[in-house]
Amino acid sequence: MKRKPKLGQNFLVDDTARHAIVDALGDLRSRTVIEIGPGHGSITEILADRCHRLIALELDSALAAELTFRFRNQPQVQIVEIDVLKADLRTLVPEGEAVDVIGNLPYYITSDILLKLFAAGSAGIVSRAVLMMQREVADRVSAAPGVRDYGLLSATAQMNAQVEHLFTLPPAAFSPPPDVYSTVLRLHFAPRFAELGVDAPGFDAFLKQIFAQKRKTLQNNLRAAGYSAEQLAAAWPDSIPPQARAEALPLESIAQLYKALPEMKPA
Ligand SMILES: C[S@@+](CC[C@H](N)C(=O)[O-])C[C@H]1O[C@@H](n2cnc3c(N)ncnc32)[C@H](O)[C@@H]1O
Repeated sequence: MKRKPKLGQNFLVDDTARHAIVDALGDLRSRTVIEIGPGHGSITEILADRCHRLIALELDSALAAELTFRFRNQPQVQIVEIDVLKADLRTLVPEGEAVDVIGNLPYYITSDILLKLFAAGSAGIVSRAVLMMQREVADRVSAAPGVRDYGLLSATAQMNAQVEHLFTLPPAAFSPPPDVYSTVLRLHFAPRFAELGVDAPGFDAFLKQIFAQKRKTLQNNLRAAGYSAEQLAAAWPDSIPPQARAEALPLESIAQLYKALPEMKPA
């Protein structure tokens, strides 16, 4: 049986791909970039020569030590041994700057990393990200309403960022090869909460309620969340079919329903 590498360590060995990932951030001469999981530095070494400042966050202490030594004469490169999920991006990011993020992510924590970046995007400390993740996850992040992959992750991502699908790589692009294909996405963080007239914490919670069970209709998920049939009937917008599933609705319609319901939220 194939052993799973620890900490999602599938290192990128495709030279064209590692350049394409960095190219996707464009001109970096005046930019600060945070790299998540630099590993042995295949992306890091290209970035180091191109960006104004690079902060690379690596959990594995042996890899962090290897990179600290390798980049010891490049003061623009800072290697931080840390769990990205525990890192306080606000203290790492220079005051008043919105940085770019790059990473061939450790796939076992992709969703948690995305949620962290959405929060950082809302806080104005991250402006763009180019991220490699498992293809199935990337398909969910970028799916449009009405297609099979659309769900909570898609809606959450698209409330927080414009998502572009860049390219997909086969397992052979990595060493050791993972069991899955990998896709690179580019995200421009541009939260839509104000534009749609909703508050972020309340709307995030609402999305969790309406996507709770994929097979259920929107109304049934809301009933399960505690709304009464009368409350739903009174608030239901004409534009949403009564039997609609959340997966079929654009964010604008979901926001319209949310705004019709607030006074009726269950305790
Ligand atoms: C898929 S590898 C990518 C390595 C390298 N960037 C490349 O493309 O070859 C993921 C990297 O993330 C690191 N990593 C795993 N969990 C992490 C965490 N919680 N915080 C920071 N780095 C982590 C792993 O040690 C590994 O170096």
